[in-house]
Amino acid sequence: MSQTIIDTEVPSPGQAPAAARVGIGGPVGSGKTALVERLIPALGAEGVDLAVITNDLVTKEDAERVRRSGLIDPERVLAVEAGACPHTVIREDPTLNMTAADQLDLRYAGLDLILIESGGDNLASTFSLDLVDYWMFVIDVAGGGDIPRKRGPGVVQSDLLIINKSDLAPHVGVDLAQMEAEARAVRDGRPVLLTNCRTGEGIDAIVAALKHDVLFR
Ligand SMILES: Nc1nc2c(ncn2[C@@H]2O[C@H](COP(=O)(O)OP(=O)(O)OP(=O)(O)O)[C@@H](O)[C@H]2O)c(=O)[nH]1
Repeated sequence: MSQTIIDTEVPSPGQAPAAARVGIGGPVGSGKTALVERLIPALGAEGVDLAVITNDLVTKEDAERVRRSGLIDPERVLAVEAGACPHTVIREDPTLNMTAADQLDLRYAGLDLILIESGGDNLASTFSLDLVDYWMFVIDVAGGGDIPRKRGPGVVQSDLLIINKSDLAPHVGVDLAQMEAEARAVRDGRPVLLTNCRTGEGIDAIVAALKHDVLFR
């Protein structure tokens, strides 16, 4: 399968100041796109000039979803089709994503932040630090309260671990406090935040972390 960027402007890397690049990874269906949809207005309200790159296997479904959301100028959303395991284009060879981010830097002077959503993957996915300055990993309670104990590289190494779908804990028999404690135990002090992307609960804390740790505001 081929790897393509949907939008085909030819960038000239290095000509524009680079916005901070933040990766969002995690298993299939954990709520990565829902998180992006929450972060766009929340970061916008803080005056953060934003663009988004989505990664899908062989479609541009997530990009179309974000473009249609009405939350952001659709031109600010680029799609990368991985055509392979999602981690390939965020870790082994992130060239397509780097090129897409360079395009956005060139198009939008004053861009502060580019969110790069990975395609749904497994607990082992990580981002290349050639691509991102900071990366978040999204797991969800419906995937099982034992996920942190499995110590996947995404859970352990990400700059920020997000445990999403906190609202579902009572429905799936997960002890949320224990899941959070076990996540903290395997992360050697790196932060863990709980979210409910259905309601927006917990999003403010992510925005605060991004402002402090990435934008230095
Ligand atoms: N109850 C509940 N549902 C959620 C929450 N966040 C996301 N969802 C739902 O979970 C499903 C998957 O969410 P997505 O945002 O599409 O997940 P994703 O990680 O982007 O999925 P892929 O891109 O396919 O890997 C959707 O039906 C969302 O509405 C949450 O906090 N609580």
